[in-house]
Amino acid sequence: MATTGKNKNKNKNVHVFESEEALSVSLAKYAADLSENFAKQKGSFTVVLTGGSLIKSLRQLVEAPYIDSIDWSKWHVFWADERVVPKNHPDSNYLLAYDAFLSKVPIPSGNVYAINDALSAEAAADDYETCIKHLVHNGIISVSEATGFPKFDLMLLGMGPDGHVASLFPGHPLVQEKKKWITFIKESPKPPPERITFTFPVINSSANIALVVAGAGKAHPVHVTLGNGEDSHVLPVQMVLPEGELTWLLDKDAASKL
Ligand SMILES: O=C1O[C@H](COP(=O)(O)O)[C@@H](O)[C@H](O)[C@H]1O
Repeated sequence: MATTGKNKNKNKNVHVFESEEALSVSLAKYAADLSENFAKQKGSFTVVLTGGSLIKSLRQLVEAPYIDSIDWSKWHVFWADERVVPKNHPDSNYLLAYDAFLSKVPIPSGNVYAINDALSAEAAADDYETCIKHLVHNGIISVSEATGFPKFDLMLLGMGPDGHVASLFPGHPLVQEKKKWITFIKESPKPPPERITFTFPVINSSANIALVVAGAGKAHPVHVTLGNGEDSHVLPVQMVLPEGELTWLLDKDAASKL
């Protein structure tokens, strides 16, 4: 049974589950409900993934009833961050998602927007931004009336034990980027060093963000963001403040300091 609550700002929901398995079940229902609503409303559903442990938590989406009930043809899949490595490299966020999720569902291959792994970090970021601009122009991706940045229907974000989201790390100047949609980092504190990442203006223009966090190793940044914990940095996860709904899905270990 989940503990549920509205937290501080009115668009923020916090759900705490007894186990990561229960979190995974709830995440599947949450994503399936949004998929149905957006597919009805606008004929497409734009979903942004990250890498890391989030992908394992998507496992219930590829099981009954969701595998059969979701209209996967409406899904368009993006990455909030990607490591600049070949798509078949074990560090690739694309490969992780492909093996555990994308290879198991009938999303049209043309609707899966991986980065161009033949380019440098800088060129791959520009290329991905151009790809997203094209899809905004075609009406697949909405635009925020408030910010003019792309407005994804659902962004599924993991969080590192240091409070990083996507490839936006504590104390790094990229967290302050205000103009670019996509940027790059060549000295990521977490390997591999070269990555591309969505910027906060894009992340925070989302219609829905789920922060999916499990494990005691993540209790500190959760405490800082949702409780009264402190850190020497403003953590990137604290800067996730979308114009739409923010939903935290936590297991009880991640929530243990709240
Ligand atoms: O390096 C990354 O780390 C974060 C968090 O990963 P986790 O394994 O601690 O859940 C992930 O969200 C990001 O996409 C990835 O590139």
